[in-house]
Amino acid sequence: MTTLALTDPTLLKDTCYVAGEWIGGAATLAVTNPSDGGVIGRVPKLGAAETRRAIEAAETAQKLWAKRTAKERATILRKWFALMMDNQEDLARIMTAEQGKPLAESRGEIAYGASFIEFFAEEAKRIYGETIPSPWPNARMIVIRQPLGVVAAITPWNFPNAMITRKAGPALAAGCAFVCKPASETPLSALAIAELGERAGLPPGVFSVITGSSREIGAEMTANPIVRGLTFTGSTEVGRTLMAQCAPTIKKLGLELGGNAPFIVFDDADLDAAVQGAMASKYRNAGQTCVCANRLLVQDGVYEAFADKLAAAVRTLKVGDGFGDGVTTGPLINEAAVAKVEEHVADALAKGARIVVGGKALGGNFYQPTVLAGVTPDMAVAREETFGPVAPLFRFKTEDEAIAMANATEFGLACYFYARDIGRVWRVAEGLEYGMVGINEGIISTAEAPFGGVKESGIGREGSRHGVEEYLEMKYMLMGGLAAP
Ligand SMILES: NC(=O)C1=CN([C@@H]2O[C@H](COP(=O)(O)OP(=O)(O)OC[C@H]3O[C@@H](n4cnc5c(N)ncnc54)[C@H](OP(=O)(O)O)[C@@H]3O)[C@@H](O)[C@H]2O)C=CC1
Ligand SMILES: O=C(O)CCCC(=O)O
Repeated sequence: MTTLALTDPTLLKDTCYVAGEWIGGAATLAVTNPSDGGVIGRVPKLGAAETRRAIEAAETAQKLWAKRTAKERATILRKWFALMMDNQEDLARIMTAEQGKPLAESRGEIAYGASFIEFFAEEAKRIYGETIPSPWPNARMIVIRQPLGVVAAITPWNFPNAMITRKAGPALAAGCAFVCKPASETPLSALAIAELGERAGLPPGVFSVITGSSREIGAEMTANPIVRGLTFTGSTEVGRTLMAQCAPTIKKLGLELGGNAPFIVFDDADLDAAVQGAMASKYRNAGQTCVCANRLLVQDGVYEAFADKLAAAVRTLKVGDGFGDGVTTGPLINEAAVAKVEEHVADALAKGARIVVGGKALGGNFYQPTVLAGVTPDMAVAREETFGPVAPLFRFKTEDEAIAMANATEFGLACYFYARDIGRVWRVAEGLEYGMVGINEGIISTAEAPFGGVKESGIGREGSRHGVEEYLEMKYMLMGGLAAP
């Protein structure tokens, strides 16, 4: 059993928060530490009946929550934000234990996750309507925005806090109620968030967290007509299934799915800055983010120099348990993740790539930070999300070729490029078919920006003033009969 040494041990839950009550279940799921397989805790294995209960309670609670003033909702959200920051260290320790990322990254994610609650607490007060110049002299046209209603969320293990708050913040600010199923690998972070939400004063039923069978919970969330919106972050494959399951009840969908981010280095780039950006984009969370550089496209003239500099930086990374001093790269989430990385590397080597640095599994769920050179578009790393610490370097000659290579994927989430020629910067930024472009930057995410993708990377945007729109319906009102008697 891994001991967490929390300042507030009551943040470590073994029950779910459903309809304002902490409930257990007959069966449980073990939560393990990906670093050493040690059991950190157990959570209930709940299913359709408990999900229905959470949804029905949310329906009742939502109506009262929406009637509160925006300022009242904002005050509770701000308190929730403050509690997350007050408990940052404990939340970070829980996250590192169940997810594996280095403690410094976990602390960063808690601050990042909390920032969505803060941002949308402020945004709650700015959900404006509009008036429209009427084509009729005796009528006036008004649009108001009202909450969507009950929203269900299914979230992934790679950002166990922020992928919940980025959805819950705007949903609750808008006046929706929220039922969340976190990933089975990382439920403890989600339940700790629920504990703090309860302490902040979220009314019973407004925010529920339910753990257990993803198929059963997902089936109820998608089939239940009370649920008016489904928001999901995870693989494109599961997103597609959920979208189909939502079709009969025509739910509003928010989907943050897979990516295949190109990271392009042009010959006029500041190579040291490009290496710094690539390190942040590629190796954060051991390469397990949907916005990670997945393909590094490097122009012919700077290919060798960039490869050498990147390899030198990669050699400074320290792999180990996320609680270890100076560790920069934790374990991958599970054995299947390691197997996928091994397959991608083996496929690339078999087709002619070479290892510049790394390239080996280290036992357990650990994999060496790796750079591959001589990578070509026929290799699996070109088409699929590796979701691990492997940087494959492709070579290109012209700007048009780089744009074509970058766009040759069904995904369109994030992309990055390094260049200094201002004309090139505009041509390339406009030519890339992606929802987000990092120009001379490797990290682009923040609560103030609209996060989301095009093509098979998803639907909708999270964060920014646009994020709250996902949880609102427009109501057009025509007020007639204004002629003087
Ligand atoms: N866009 C992103 O941020 C992410 C992308 N991925 C990509 O997906 C790959 C696989 O990762 P994986 O963890 O399997 O991602 P999944 O898409 O399978 O899991 C994400 C969430 O969906 C849930 N889920 C899975 N199947 C269903 C279902 N049939 N109905 C309802 N909910 C479901 C999971 O629950 P449970 O954990 O209980 O199974 C989890 O909460 C990664 O290698 C990566 O390429 C993965 C995670 C995040
Ligand atoms: O991988 C994800 O699903 C989200 C990426 C984290 C972020 O930058 O917000």
